[in-house]
Amino acid sequence: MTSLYGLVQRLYKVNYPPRLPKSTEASVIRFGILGAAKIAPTAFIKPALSHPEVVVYAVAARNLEKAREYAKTHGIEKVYGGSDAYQKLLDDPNVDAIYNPLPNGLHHEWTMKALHAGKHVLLEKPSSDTAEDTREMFEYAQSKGLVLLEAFHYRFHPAVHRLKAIFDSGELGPIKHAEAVMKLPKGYIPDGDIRFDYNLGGGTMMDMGCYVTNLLRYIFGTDPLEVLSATADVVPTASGEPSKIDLGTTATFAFPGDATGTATCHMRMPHALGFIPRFPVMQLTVTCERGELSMFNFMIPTMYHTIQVVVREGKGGKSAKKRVEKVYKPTEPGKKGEDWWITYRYQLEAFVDKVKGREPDYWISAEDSISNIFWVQKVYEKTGLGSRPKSTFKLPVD
Ligand SMILES: NC(=O)C1=CN([C@@H]2O[C@H](COP(=O)(O)OP(=O)(O)OC[C@H]3O[C@@H](n4cnc5c(N)ncnc54)[C@H](OP(=O)(O)O)[C@@H]3O)[C@@H](O)[C@H]2O)C=CC1
Ligand SMILES: O=C1OC[C@@H](O)[C@H](O)[C@H]1O
Repeated sequence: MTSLYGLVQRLYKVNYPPRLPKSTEASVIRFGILGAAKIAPTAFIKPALSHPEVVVYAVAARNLEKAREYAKTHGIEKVYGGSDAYQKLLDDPNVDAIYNPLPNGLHHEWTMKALHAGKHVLLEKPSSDTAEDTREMFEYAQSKGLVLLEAFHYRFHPAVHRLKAIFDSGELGPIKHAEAVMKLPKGYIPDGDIRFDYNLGGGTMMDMGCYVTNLLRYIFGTDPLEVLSATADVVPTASGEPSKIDLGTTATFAFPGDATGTATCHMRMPHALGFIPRFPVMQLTVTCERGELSMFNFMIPTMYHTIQVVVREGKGGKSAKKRVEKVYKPTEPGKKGEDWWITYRYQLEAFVDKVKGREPDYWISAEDSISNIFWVQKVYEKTGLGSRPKSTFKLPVD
């Protein structure tokens, strides 16, 4: 549904999803959330309302009062608070799976602990600070027969699958250059946010940069060959010490076939003319041998998006056929989804299918997650800011 009415009803249902009756006690998956995170209501708690097999059962926060308040607001039954709250949640036998939205630098430690406790893990992006840590988590999950998924939610939406299918169909010919941009205007991310803390895996390349790197790797269908250039706009420090936190980064990768891809991210775009606030930018622009494609809003396509395709034909590609596509529901028979399903809802559907031993409509492999953080690290090396610190956590020997 592409009308204004469609837009309004999608926005309404994203915010007030139907609360579907839950399946039997025995068949629901009980989730626990590590940390009373800001992102969890949007990315997990609301999408769970319309999933009959998901119960958001418990939350743990370092401060008991905060945990209680959060649980009350979101209708969560079980609360853990205090310095050992996360571990207590993992030790709860009623918890089957964990949603881990902790700061990036804690992803490895708490995912390893959750897997150790026998829980499946839906893990926020980026998977960890280093490819080595990510590999360890996925190998451990596999050895325990548990599901682990890095929450690159946009990859589960049918509009993004259509985007990929257009490239794969060959109608535009090979990609010559792609630009993936994700930028937030200043005012969105406050001072003191986890994204400014190097030891917590901060930096914009870790945050929005991991998405645009992921998008380039996805549309090319392969990893880059190298980082050709990377520059960072760093956070000024009061002490004058060199900062390791990038406010924004632009990196150009070489891809096979003499192609290039540029990833740009920024967490504090300055106002236009110094005073006019800007809108967030989530844009993909691609030049191919026989045409161009641009996608507006690859990140939250449920709200609204466009995929504009220009196919060049004739001598010298002079005649151009232009079309705009919008895809709010899966078009392939048998694939699950509703036009109001936000990316996170599609992702949750797949996660639950995997836990239940059913074939999900779409999945992101361990190798994909490992490669993604590998290339984020490579960009940090190229900018001179260096990778975020490798986790020091080691599982106790059983
Ligand atoms: N998929 C998506 O669209 C999005 C994903 N994210 C990802 O989710 C994760 C969390 O982001 P966001 O919700 O913005 O983060 P928050 O600032 O809300 O932090 C998340 C939680 O981290 C916990 N925490 C544990 N240790 C620390 C510490 N030393 N300092 C600060 N917090 C700590 C806090 O838990 P407690 O409550 O116990 O104090 C807090 O609730 C990140 O990995 C981010 O990349 C973020 C936004 C969007
Ligand atoms: O989707 C997102 O948008 C804003 C970012 O800061 C966040 O971490 C990211 O996941």
